[in-house]
Amino acid sequence: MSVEMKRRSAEAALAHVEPGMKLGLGTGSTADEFVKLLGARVAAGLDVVGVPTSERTAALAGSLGIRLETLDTLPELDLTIDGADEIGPGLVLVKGGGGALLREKIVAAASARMIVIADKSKVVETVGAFPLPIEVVPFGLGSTRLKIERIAADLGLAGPLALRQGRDGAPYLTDGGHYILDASFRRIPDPKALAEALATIPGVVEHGLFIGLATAAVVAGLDQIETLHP
Ligand SMILES: O=C(CO)[C@H](O)[C@H](O)COP(=O)(O)O
Repeated sequence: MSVEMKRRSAEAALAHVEPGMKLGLGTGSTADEFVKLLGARVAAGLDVVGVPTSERTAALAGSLGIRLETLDTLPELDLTIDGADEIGPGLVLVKGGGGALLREKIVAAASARMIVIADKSKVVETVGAFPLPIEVVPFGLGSTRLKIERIAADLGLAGPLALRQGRDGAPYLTDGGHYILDASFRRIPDPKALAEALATIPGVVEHGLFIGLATAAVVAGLDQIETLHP
């Protein structure tokens, strides 16, 4: 997606921000565009407070003068704006391409509303073409991976589970100090069943299926913006 399209969906989402709001700030290149636009509005006098979903977003938002808090001081938020890797029917999302899925899900769940910003290419009929990020505890990786393969097989899903690598070739570490397995299932016809099954595996911290969290998606096409609802 071009930066221009990212900016246009971010701009449309900015229209939902009101003075005094407590905002969840997403992670990724599209969320960055939103944070930059928000920073400009804050510099012009808008009074909002943000809870970032990653160290990366905290650094960007902080550098732009956006007042930041945590969910400890602000346990309930008005609105979260975040990107997505896939947007499926009912606004079921796949997230975590940027590795921030755990904090993103915690922040989205603490928010009264979540607006997804994306370009049209992220909208899919069936999620799963984008490898599903599954955040796991490093301890017991082999055992956790086997359990994921088995519950997936029970649901008719198969595909490689790739341990995400960092730039240095070592396993990628999330902000929480966990690993990510990227599961290439290609098609996930029943995301709810997979989400429920993954939640039963002790070594799985979270997964990138966001179900029932997004309240709207602002999707930028080449020359128009569309708002989708669950
Ligand atoms: O889930 C995410 C980060 O964990 C991002 O929202 C997702 O990867 C989309 O990123 P981008 O806007 O760069 O395409």
